[in-house]
Amino acid sequence: MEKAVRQRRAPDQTPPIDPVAPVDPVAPAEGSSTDGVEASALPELEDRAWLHHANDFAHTSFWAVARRLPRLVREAIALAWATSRRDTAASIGLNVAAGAMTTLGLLATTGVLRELFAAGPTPDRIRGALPALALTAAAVLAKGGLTIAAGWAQARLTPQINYQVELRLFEATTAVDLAAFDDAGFAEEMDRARERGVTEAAWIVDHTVNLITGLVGVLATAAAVTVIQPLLLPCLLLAAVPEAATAVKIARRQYLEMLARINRRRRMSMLANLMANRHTAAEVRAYQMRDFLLGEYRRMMATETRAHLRLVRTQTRTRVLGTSAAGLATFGVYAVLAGLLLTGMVALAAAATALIALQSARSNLGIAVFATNALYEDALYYQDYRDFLDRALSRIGPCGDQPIDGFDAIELDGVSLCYPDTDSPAVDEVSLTVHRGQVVALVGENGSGKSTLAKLIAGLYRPTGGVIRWDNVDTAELDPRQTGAHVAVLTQDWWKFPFTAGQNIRVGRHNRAAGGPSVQDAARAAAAHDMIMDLPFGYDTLLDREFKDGHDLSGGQWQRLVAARGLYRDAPLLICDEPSAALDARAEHSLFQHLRRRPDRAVVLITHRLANVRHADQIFVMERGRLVQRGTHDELIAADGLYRELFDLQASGYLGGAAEDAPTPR
Ligand SMILES: Nc1ncnc2c1ncn2[C@@H]1O[C@H](COP(=O)(O)OP(=O)(O)OP(=O)(O)O)[C@@H](O)[C@H]1O
Repeated sequence: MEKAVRQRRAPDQTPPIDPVAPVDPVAPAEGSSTDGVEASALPELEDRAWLHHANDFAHTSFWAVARRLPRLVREAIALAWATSRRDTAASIGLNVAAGAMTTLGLLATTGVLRELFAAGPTPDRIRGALPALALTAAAVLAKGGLTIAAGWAQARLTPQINYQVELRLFEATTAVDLAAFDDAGFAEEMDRARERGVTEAAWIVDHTVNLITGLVGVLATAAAVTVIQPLLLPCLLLAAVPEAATAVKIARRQYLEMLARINRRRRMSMLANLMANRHTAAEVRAYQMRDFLLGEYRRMMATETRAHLRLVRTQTRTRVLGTSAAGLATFGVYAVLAGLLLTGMVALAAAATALIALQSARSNLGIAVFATNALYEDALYYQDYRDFLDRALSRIGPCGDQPIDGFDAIELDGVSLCYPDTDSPAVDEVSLTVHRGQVVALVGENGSGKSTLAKLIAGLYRPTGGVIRWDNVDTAELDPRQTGAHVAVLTQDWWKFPFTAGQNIRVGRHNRAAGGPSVQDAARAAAAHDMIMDLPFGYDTLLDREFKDGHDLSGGQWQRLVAARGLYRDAPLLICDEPSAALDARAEHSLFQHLRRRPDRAVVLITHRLANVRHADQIFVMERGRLVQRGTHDELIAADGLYRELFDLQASGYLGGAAEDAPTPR
């Protein structure tokens, strides 16, 4: 037999490796000026609305940032303190102690130099310097140990903060009302909080500790210099200014460049995802999108590379200028020092120590400046995270606490639901009652409001108008966790949970202590058992191809599993929204055998296959959000309305030759 798939490809069939004309990354983009390359070459990337605070930061001066430092530092320390008092105290305390060692080391160094520069025979001078030398060595050793310990405490803080902050985020996202996810503003804030807010929380603490470390270093050096000769202090600061200014400039430009690149990077990662993704691979091939995607990617890459090269150029220029200015400043300090030495105002040993202090002050000031810059930016994004938590709290509706143990009737009284940012209600003043022991069906054309109504009955949405009562009690007064425990929902838009087949069913009621059907029984009822047993590891097969030994199912097989999950939940109210859309005739038949009337359960069924609702106790017909008909199948057929029209239309498909006679849908 010919194995077409396994056949080696003939050389002339090999697709060209490089079908897209290469783009020279250094040449300016077509129709672009050097400064506005991105905007004109890639106009789709012009919308930067989502950058939010990045723009704030870009337009705030360094001094304005510095003025806000105390508040930022307070917030960061409060966050770290709430996460781990011990590690926070250690990070800050040990850094301060290390700073004290810097002062001690510098003072001891002066002692060493003073002895070495004194008059007398060399062996005597060395002997005289030994105690100060020992002290210097001890200070250096202690400083090294303290810095390592502080770094260790700081490194311990990061994962703990990440853990706390992420946990709080997901506690919030899983607690908010479902309706919050329909609000575009909420979804956008959630993305922002997830994307940057969470990671910035750890950075804000890290940068605060760095800032403190840098400032302590500067202060420690300044203290030592003041003790040696107060006149040297202004020289020290003056010499450090050009380097600090260069650091600010470079950091700021780097940030602005990052800002301009962010949309490109997102776009590139989106394209990369399309080109290297199992889920898109088939469509990319079917539509022969390879050349198009590679072309887009190259276009983006060329702009990206050009921008990067431009940044490297300007940064190098700034560095050259900064280094020259720093060199001049250092020369100035040397000149001042020479003057002080000549006039006898500073001893040679003190002058030599001042030079060492200069190096230390420079690097510490650099650390502090960089941390200040970064801290302000972190704080803006961290604020997003905090705002999101506040907003999430406001999206948890008031909950009743009245206990409930099941129901006999669920009554909807003039219930409406308007989705956010929509003009007309998806469900409009619907009144109906679902009795335990009954099977009721919701039918109607696409978009008529059936799924929305089902979600209202399930308690997933709160009505924006009207009341839902369980045995005459307003559900707003009931404990939602208790009502929720009585409901099972087979949604239309189920998700492929990346768990094993068994877990996929068991999550239907993961905390079940006893009672209810077993996982296998539920799977059998949904015609899923045999299919699961055929999987490589049966119920233990991981249903996610992204992992080793992971497996995937067909659409219909997934739907059987989803049905098994709903049946495993074994709730007194079972809501099935198109439970058999992807099922074959046998599986559908098997499932509907198990959705039949049971005295201890109410079933709400949504389906477009009207043959499946013939035996329902009540059928509710929806049109544009309103309930337009109700009754049994026979009553509705006799009534000659929308139901009859839809039913006849569908039935005509099964009756050969009758199709032409069928009524046209309204
Ligand atoms: N999350 C949402 N946000 C905004 N509008 C929505 C949302 N979900 C549904 N809608 C709108 O509400 C109306 C009713 O949708 P619903 O899903 O309830 O209809 P349906 O009768 O179940 O349709 P179908 O038969 O296609 O499943 C539609 O106009 C739809 O566009």
